[in-house]
Amino acid sequence: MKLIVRDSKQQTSLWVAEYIVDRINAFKPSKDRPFVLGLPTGSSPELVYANLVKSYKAGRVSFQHVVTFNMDEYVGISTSHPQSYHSFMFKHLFQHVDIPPSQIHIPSLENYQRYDDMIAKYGGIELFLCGVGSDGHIAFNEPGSSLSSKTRIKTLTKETIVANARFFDGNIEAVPKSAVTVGVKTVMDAREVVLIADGRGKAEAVRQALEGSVSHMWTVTALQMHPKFVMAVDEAATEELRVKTVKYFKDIEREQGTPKAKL
Ligand SMILES: N[C@@H]1[C@@H](O)[C@H](O)[C@@H](COP(=O)(O)O)O[C@@H]1O
Repeated sequence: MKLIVRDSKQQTSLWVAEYIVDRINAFKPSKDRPFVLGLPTGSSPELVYANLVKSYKAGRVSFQHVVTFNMDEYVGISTSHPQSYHSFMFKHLFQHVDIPPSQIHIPSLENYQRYDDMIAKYGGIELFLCGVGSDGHIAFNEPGSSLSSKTRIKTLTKETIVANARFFDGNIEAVPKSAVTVGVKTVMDAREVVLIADGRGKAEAVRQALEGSVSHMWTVTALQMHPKFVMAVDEAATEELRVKTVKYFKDIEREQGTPKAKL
């Protein structure tokens, strides 16, 4: 595991976007060998997407040969609903870049049983970008989710519903009660996982991810078992970590250099 700490959400997001651009370019994707990218929604990746769009517009990256698999979607609202993850992705990324629509995948009630097979058909996910919930969930793998889970339907916890009400004008009743989500294993199967977290609200989840024991109560902790896991956080998200832990990872970055897009 690598931990990248930057002063602000802006800088953390910029680092993650640059890393993804480098990875895509280093991979030299082609029609027959596309770069397969797993993607999240939420406030955490918003600025990453804004930076990716900027890089695309500056001609520094193309999504022509990128295939995407989103990690989750609500059940019970239409894809055209402004708060669907479908709408989110088009608004923040897809409509601004050159990705062919046929290369975009978002889980749904129609495809979720085939979703892991669809990923496998592309040879697996090269890089899975993730956020994390304040209760340590990745995608919608709420506390108690199997760490071997694959794509399926999940009932959302009260905590997630309350947290996500901010996207529904604060109306808890309007938040869908279930979602289709990739499993913990789906994320673990990616060749690389990059997680972005910012703010004090994520500090306990970040602590669990780094210092906690692997537990299905904090599904993010499964990533401790991943051979190539980078966590990019701002200073505020490190507030629950031991000073020693932060120093340890900062020393590693100083000595070994910032992770590069090596293949
Ligand atoms: N299913 C999503 C997760 O994929 C996301 O990582 C998490 C954090 O969201 P945010 O980045 O808005 O804090 O919330 C949701 O529940």
